[in-house]
Amino acid sequence: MQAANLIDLDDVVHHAGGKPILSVAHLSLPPGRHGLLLGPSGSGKTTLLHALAGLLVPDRGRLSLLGHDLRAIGDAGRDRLRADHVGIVFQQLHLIHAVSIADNLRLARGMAGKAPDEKGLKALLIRVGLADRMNALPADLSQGERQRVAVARALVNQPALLLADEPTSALDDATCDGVIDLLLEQAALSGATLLVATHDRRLMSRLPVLLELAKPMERAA
Ligand SMILES: Nc1ncnc2c1ncn2[C@@H]1O[C@H](COP(=O)(O)OP(=O)(O)OP(=O)(O)O)[C@@H](O)[C@H]1O
Repeated sequence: MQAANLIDLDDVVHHAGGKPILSVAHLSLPPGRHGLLLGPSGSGKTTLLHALAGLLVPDRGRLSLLGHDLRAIGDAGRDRLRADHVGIVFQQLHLIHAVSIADNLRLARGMAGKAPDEKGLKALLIRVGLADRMNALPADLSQGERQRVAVARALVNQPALLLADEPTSALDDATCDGVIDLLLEQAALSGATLLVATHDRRLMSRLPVLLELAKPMERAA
């Protein structure tokens, strides 16, 4: 039997402020095949990542994650699926600045209802090169180090799907390569499939599956 796609979308449309902000006819990602969600600014990439993570329900269409219909399973089902199977590196990182980087990871585990795992947490921080900074506050780290914390935090619950929103667009070529190397390496070590949303076309050669989004108005024209 063929494995279900990790992600499947059909005829998904979402509106905000009275206008369409996301329109996808069809899009899918098989498990284990890293994807690049490419689209111009304003094409709905962040909106789509949020929908895949179950953080919003689009107005119309079918979205499935790991064979689960995200609309049908309700709020509690989406929260459970996200906690168990999705890690997100947000564009603005959204670290909790009042607590240490280790506590940022501990909180992500606790909020997913998972038992503490100090050994796993230490191993993750070693993997991203921050074991010696685990008691530092996010404000004491460089932006690149904070991004490493955000990647570690996204992986702390061993997700099947790792989402990253615009992780490279403001970076020079060498730093951009380093960030994608980090995401690919950490996704591989965690057994996660990576989906990067970006308008940064430099990433086209780095991820095997290309998923393209057009601006909803352009698609309709
Ligand atoms: N709550 C909202 N109310 C009104 N408009 C919104 C809302 N959320 C998003 N939008 C608009 O919807 C469009 C798509 O937003 P989104 O952030 O998903 O795009 P994006 O492709 O990720 O853009 P970028 O590459 O600039 O981050 C944008 O024009 C944005 O201004």
